[in-house]
Amino acid sequence: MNEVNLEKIEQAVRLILEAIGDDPNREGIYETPKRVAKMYAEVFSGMRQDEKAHLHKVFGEDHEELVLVKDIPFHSMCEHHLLPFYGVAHVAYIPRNGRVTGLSKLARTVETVAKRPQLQERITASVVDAIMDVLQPHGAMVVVEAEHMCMSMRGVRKPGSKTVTTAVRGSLKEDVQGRNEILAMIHSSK
Ligand SMILES: Nc1nc2c(ncn2[C@@H]2O[C@H](COP(=O)(O)OP(=O)(O)OP(=O)(O)O)[C@@H](O)[C@H]2O)c(=O)[nH]1
Ligand SMILES: [Zn+2]
Repeated sequence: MNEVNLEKIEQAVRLILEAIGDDPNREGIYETPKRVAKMYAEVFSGMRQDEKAHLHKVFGEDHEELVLVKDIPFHSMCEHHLLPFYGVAHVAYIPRNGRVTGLSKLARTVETVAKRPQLQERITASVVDAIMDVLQPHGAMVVVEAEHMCMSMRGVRKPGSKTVTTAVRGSLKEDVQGRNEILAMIHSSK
């Protein structure tokens, strides 16, 4: 996968600063293009990672019941406006054949997918599909709740509005009760 081109980002940011009528050589913002390039390399680091790679670490644990890691905080960048959206992801799966992964690996999968120009729907689907692909569980469900800065600070200006997306695969698709249990656990305060 390609390395991020810091120099190109710096040139682009200098052009943006000029275009909005600021002076890129002014003392306060002289180093801003460099800072933004470094920041983009960090917030888009998922471009150079494979989300599935985290999940290959499995333990031969005979647990064919629900595993839920909830309230995983994440930040991402909306691909339409390059503004942040952020919130929490909840990741649930029902392991099969001893394919139980490390809990942190579920959070790492969210992290990798979020650190790309994104849509909330695509984050949700990519995480659940990575789990289905690598762990081959009975079923999996991902719920993402986020606030989009492009809806808060500009445009429609609705700060505080939350978008909730879900993606369900495998046995949970037909299992309404199972899905409701997961949702109840996600939203319980304990
Ligand atoms: N489905 C989806 N839409 C998103 C996401 N992030 C931002 N958007 C939306 O992308 C849309 C882009 O709409 P456009 O009409 O092309 O752009 P715009 O003129 O800037 O739209 P406004 O935000 O309505 O001002 C907006 O409705 C945003 O709310 C996301 O994660 N998922
Ligand atoms: Zn947006």
